[in-house]
Amino acid sequence: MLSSSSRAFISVAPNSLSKTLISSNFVAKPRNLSSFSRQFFHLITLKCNSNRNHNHRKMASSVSTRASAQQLKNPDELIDSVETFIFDCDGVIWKGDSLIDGVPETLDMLRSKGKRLVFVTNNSTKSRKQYGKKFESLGLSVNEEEIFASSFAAAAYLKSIDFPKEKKVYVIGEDGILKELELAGYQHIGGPEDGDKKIELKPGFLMEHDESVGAVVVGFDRYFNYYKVQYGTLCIRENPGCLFIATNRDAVTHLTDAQEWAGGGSMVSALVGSTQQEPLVVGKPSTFMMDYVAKEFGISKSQICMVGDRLDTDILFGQNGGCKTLLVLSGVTNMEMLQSPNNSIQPDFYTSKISDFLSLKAATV
Ligand SMILES: O=C(O)COP(=O)(O)O
Repeated sequence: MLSSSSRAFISVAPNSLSKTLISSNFVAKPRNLSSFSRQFFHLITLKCNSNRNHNHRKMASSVSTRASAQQLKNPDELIDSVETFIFDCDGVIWKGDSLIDGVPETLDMLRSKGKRLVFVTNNSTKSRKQYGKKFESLGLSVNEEEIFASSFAAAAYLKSIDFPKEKKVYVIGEDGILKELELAGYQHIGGPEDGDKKIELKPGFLMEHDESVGAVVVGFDRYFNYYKVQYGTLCIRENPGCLFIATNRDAVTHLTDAQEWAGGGSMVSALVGSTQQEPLVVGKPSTFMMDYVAKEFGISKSQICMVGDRLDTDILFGQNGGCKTLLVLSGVTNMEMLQSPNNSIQPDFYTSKISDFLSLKAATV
């Protein structure tokens, strides 16, 4: 049985293609597709990934098919078994604007062993360039090309489906998304400047919206308001074929290291509520960024270890990509959550923080 949102996507697809894709369970990528069909294939694949995540969460109380995570005891064995480490940022490298202990030395050690390091974040408030500056301000030397943020993923996704340049993107989110859309050559409206807008209601008032908006991108937004919800809702519901793209659905984020703050998932859920549609998620755990990284650097996914602090984004992202996975307890997940009978997402290994790579090494010498 298809969800109402799946039906909404299928209604924009050519009938024969939709039947093929649905009956083949979306496993194989059809060849020789027209640009429109390719776009639909991408939609349905990402949709499928985001549904899988949703189902995964729903099934979290059912029997786990994976062995329980093992505590990391011999980091060298893990380090030697892969050529690339993908690090999540918030909760692994930093918390808010505070660097987590031992990170610079750990990254230096991995680089000295010839490991490729890639940094992936679901936080869309900054562009790759802006994240480059954040790494620098924390004393970490990381190239822009090694950083993959969900703001970049939103623009890269639109490029991958040949999203028409004459269409506009309505943004509910911050500067990072706007910057990445500009770099990709897309016109955008909305963003922080709609943060001050209020709706003056009077009888018969009808809010106008731009009919050339072909995609609504929703990410973490500290300037979120009712105007934006209504504007995005009108575009998705009334502009034929308008895409609903979420950079991420994280429940919480670290605006500061002192507490957990409502994350990008809260803004996305407002639009899910009003449109009754599920978004295409381009951030973790969707495989879009993983596929992009693997292709960009020509890496085999079995040669990657994904390191993250969140089970339903980072660890699932690694597992969806067929990578090794390491959970660190320096962010939003604690031992109780990992071992809870309600959690079915088990990484290969867990440890308290990434600098355990150094201290455990010292202990085993
Ligand atoms: O801040 C967020 O929402 C998530 O950020 P992360 O992917 O770097 O953990």
